[in-house]
Amino acid sequence: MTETTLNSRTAGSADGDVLLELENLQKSYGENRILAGVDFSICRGEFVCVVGPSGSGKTTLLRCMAGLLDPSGGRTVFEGDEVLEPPAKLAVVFQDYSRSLLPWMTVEQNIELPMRNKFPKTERPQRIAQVLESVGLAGKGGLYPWQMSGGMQQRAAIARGLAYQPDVLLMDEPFAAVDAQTRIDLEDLVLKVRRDFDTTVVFVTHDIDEAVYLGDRVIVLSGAPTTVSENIEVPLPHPRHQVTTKSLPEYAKLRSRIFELIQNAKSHASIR
Ligand SMILES: Nc1ncnc2c1ncn2[C@@H]1O[C@H](COP(=O)(O)OP(=O)(O)OP(=O)(O)O)[C@@H](O)[C@H]1O
Repeated sequence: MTETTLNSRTAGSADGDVLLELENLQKSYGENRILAGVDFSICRGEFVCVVGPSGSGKTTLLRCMAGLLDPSGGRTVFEGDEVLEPPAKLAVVFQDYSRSLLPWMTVEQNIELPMRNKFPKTERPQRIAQVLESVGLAGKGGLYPWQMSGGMQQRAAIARGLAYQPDVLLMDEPFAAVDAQTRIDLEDLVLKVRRDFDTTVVFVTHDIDEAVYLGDRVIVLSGAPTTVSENIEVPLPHPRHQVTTKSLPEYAKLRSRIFELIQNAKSHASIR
């Protein structure tokens, strides 16, 4: 274990309030065993990135955590309760923004939809304006999704996730479908939003740079059948900056370590 790593069972639980805990989480599709027993915990306020080789089951893991998919074994515990269906205080932002917003509703209406059961009608406009402002879409709430760029639609999807004040935001490769410049803007946006709303974030990505830049911690998955390969603390200072943070020697060290782990996982997967 290097100085930047912690045991996967204890990282995130040493000095904080555990919000989400995966206990020996397993998932198979028929005979195809994808998750072979994944264990980790996430503390309130943390920003945790999950990386792993393609096909290691990152999306599967996130869907099990969100209660959108039943695990084959083990469990996820969220705020003390086993996740058996999508919890009300958990929001998910998916990669495919074009399908996550309802095209016949304006951005404001899309954002209001999940708020209906939680906030009285009179409180909603102020809250919607606040989240739109935070994601850089102030004044754009009257637009329909199809009138906006991909980056704007993903901002709207993030705003919708935030609007009903979830305790945790799960994001599944949310920037994979946007161009490189928009992706950089959205990475900084998500760090800002996390500061503005003090939200716990679990962020799945295949991009090592993105994981190190965003995360307080990076969980590296092995290849399928998947377990946690390493749980790596990211002690880089905040606020992060696309140029200065990425120029730090510690950034390069973390990046190389994760790259090496993923290469190892890929080579083991290919000879299995
Ligand atoms: N509904 C399903 N039915 C059967 N197999 C599935 C299903 N969903 C995913 N799989 C398989 O499970 C494995 C893991 O898929 P998953 O999408 O979770 O991995 P991933 O790490 O997110 O992949 P990528 O990085 O390529 O997006 C893949 O081999 C995939 O084909």
